[in-house]
Amino acid sequence: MIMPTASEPIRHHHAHPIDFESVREVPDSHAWPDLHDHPTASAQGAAVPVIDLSATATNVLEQLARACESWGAFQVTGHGVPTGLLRRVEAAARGLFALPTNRKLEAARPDDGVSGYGRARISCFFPKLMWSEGFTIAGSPLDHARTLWPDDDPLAFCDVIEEYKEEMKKLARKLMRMMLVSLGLTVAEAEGKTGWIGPSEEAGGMSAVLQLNSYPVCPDPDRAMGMAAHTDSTLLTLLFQSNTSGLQVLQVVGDNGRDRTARWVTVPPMPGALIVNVGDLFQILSNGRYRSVVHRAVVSRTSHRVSVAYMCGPPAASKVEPIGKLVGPGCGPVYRPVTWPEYLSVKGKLFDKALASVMRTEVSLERI
Ligand SMILES: C=C1C[C@]23C[C@@]1(O)CC[C@H]2[C@@]12CCC[C@@](C)(C(=O)O1)[C@H]2[C@@H]3C(=O)O
Ligand SMILES: O=C(O)CCC(=O)C(=O)O
Ligand SMILES: [Fe+2]
Repeated sequence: MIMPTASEPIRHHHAHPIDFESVREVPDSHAWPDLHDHPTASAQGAAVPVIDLSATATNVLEQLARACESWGAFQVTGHGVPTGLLRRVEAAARGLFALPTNRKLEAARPDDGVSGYGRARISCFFPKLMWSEGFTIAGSPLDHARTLWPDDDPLAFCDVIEEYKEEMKKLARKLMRMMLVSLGLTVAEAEGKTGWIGPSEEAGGMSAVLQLNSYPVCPDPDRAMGMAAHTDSTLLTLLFQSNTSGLQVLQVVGDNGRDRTARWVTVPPMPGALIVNVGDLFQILSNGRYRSVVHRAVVSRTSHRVSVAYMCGPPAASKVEPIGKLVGPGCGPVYRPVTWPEYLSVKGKLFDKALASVMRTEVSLERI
């Protein structure tokens, strides 16, 4: 794997994105030498679990616990989000990325901002550029939409984004509750402990950022990287990858100290399913019991893939810390309290060392 150089973020000199549509080969700026750092699992191997949330009679909570403990990711069906809305949000994302580059650059994310068009934030930790474009929406999409579609009705885009965010919010609250209960909390404890997912949203509810990703077709997918390996700095991420494969999660096979081996496992697209990733903040909340999943996206020679990630976190002012009931007598709280903005700032400096840096004591790095 190309190792990020956490201490010195790289300033890429290519201010303008390459024209992915017209290039016939992968330029040196985008050629990754080591895409095959770990083997890719065969189709017959173990797969990321699929959990039907509507199957209330079955042991959904046990399935969730197993999926979170052994993978940090799972697919959900029976989630109640209408298929038509998934289609519409995909079309909205495709419409946005199909705009001319100069129009998209007018909506570029400012250096000090969160929202807008550009390459993934983590780009600066890697010497090579990724084969993707992103659009980040924090708060209302209206200003972006007015810039992107000055001659058309911006509300067409905004309506679908707002509707999608509402549905995702409901689902994220439900999943948060179920995952906390799967860790041994009562429903009342799950709702009360943090105050973010209770029946009323008095404590501010959860906050979220919507990330649209576009992975154009690539003439040499074995040398290009769609989205480099990372964990999400969220509590949970709900990802829609439509019907195009690309997402891979890192499965750690042997976890006995130095013999740790890992492989990339492709998450196959399933019609109507959503993928749930455990994020870094859930790892903190659960005192390390559910660990955030390392994942990446690879690209294809034939399909232009888009994905939509609902990146869900606590309200900005809330401290996230290990839940008391999950802190055993033999093991104190592993992490110190952090707010989401504090953690994002640490992640922006230390990338894959961020979780280690918010540990309370010098616990062995093997634990994270
Ligand atoms: C809330 C956030 C998570 C994120 C950084 C951000 O401030 C806004 C963009 C998010 C995103 C989306 C694509 C992948 C990712 C790693 C990135 O580069 O930007 C995530 C960030 C994250 O989870 O750390
Ligand atoms: O496109 C994908 O499948 C992954 C995207 C992702 O990891 C992200 O947006 O954080
Ligand atoms: Fe991610």
